[in-house]
Amino acid sequence: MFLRAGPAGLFPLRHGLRPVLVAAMSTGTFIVSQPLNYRGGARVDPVDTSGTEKAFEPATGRVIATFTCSGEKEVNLAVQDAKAAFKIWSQKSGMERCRILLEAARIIRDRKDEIATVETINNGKSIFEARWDIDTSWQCLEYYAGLAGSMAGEHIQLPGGSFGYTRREPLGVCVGIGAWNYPFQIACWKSAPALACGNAMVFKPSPFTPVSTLLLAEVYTEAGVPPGLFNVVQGGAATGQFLCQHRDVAKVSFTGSVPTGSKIMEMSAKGIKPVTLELGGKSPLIIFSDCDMKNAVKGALMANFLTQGEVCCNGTRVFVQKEILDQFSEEVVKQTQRIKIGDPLLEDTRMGPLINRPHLERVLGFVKVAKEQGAKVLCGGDLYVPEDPKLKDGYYMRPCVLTNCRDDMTCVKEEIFGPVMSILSFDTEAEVLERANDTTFGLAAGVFTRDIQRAHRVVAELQAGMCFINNYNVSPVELPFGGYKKSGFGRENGRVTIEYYSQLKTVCVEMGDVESAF
Ligand SMILES: NC(=O)c1ccc[n+]([C@@H]2O[C@H](COP(=O)([O-])OP(=O)(O)OC[C@H]3O[C@@H](n4cnc5c(N)ncnc54)[C@H](O)[C@@H]3O)[C@@H](O)[C@H]2O)c1
Ligand SMILES: C[N+](C)(C)CCCC=O
Repeated sequence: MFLRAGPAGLFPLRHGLRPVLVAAMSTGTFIVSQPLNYRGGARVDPVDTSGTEKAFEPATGRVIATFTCSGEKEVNLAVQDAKAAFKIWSQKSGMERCRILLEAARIIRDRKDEIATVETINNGKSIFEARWDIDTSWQCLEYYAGLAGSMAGEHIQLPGGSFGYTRREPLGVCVGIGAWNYPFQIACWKSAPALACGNAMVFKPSPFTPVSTLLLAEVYTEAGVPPGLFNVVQGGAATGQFLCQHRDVAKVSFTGSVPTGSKIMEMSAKGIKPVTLELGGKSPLIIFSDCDMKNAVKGALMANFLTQGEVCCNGTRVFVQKEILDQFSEEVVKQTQRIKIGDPLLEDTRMGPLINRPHLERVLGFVKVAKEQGAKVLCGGDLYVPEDPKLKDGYYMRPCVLTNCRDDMTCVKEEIFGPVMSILSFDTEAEVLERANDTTFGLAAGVFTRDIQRAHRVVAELQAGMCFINNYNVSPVELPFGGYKKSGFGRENGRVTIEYYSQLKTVCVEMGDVESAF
């Protein structure tokens, strides 16, 4: 990748220069001029096109890359290369794969600041948060490296000395399609278990955030994977469709919205391909009156304002027990107003710009409708223009807390995917459970209470794949993550994900004579 840092010219990104470059990467200076596709172990320009796209720096509204979306021929080449690499990679022992993935994890850890900086520039999230994302990324590679070495089948005894055994085998070429809110992390959460199981992967990032996945591709190459094992094709829906419909693709793992997830499932159904769908949410966060108030307030902010609220599992329906409604709301507003908004590369910024102008307007539109439907804005919900002139065309808004909300309001029913928290009050446990589950989504849920029996009783009833007790939006790689209902199926992270990237072969061995019916 080449970076242009102001008048200083072009800086090639090489190992020895990295510290200088990280320092040089300030908001308003980054330009990508190298190809954004990756195939056969190198960056390449696609051989054909299904259009062009521009990627932006949300902090300033500048274009940082103009790139070609891959057409069918390029997708074919990427899958073909992945197929060739699969032949080599799938023959390696689990321990060999483990060593290479551990090396990749080490490189990411060493390059954490550089990768986080690129993520911040292209996504808009604060550098403080982007570093967390990169930590959860290398930890994911490390975790699946460990599992690669211990993957095994079963030995089953049968009568007369006969026996059976199972082999856990890879699927082949897997496709990963990502959303724009956690670009690098999503690519790691998909590729690490896929590669650990012996698969190859062709990954398509969101056209809004094409840049950081290339760094992952380079890391894998540097760590020693065969060329072609992890390829990147850029593009939007058309490119995604070529991938999903490709006859040599064995599996699709998708992160994105429910409507696109439904299309992916339809295409995969035609080819009888397994899919993992990580989709949207409108998750409940339940605050009981016996909670630790300080932690509950911190939890509510974690549940709503990470990555400018553009988080699938956010607990945006905050149900607060009546007795503490006023105290909780007051404290949440106080803390929300303290969130420092601005240049996401500054160390003390905690909220950067939203992903793009149309999305910002869409989120502000939700606030407008909420007010029209009777919600009261306790704070924020309006445009924010930072003082720094270079940020004047960025996509900033003030984080919003709404109260007086009802279950039938648009802001309570629909995924906003922005920094908008809706506070609802409740009386009893039974009532709040019914209301919390009254949604077609089921990605996450949270409960704050000091009553440990109630906490477990409540989470047992919540219809959500990821439940938090007395915390929210933490993501240890050891824990499986994924949805119920329209939030999708399949899991990422945790041991169980091995099952979504491998298949079981059963071998039945006869030690005696054939007992024939004929
Ligand atoms: N559950 C999770 O883990 C998770 C994580 C992040 C985001 N999300 C969800 O993602 C959504 C926001 O992301 P988004 O706006 O990028 O979603 P999106 O569905 O618009 O796009 C996601 C990806 O799908 C691609 N795509 C679009 N149409 C396609 C098609 N017809 N065939 C194949 N690929 C296609 C896009 O180019 C992009 O790469 C939100 O709903 C959010 O909740 C879920
Ligand atoms: C890391 N988080 C905060 C759990 C987000 C996971 C991905 C959802 O958008």
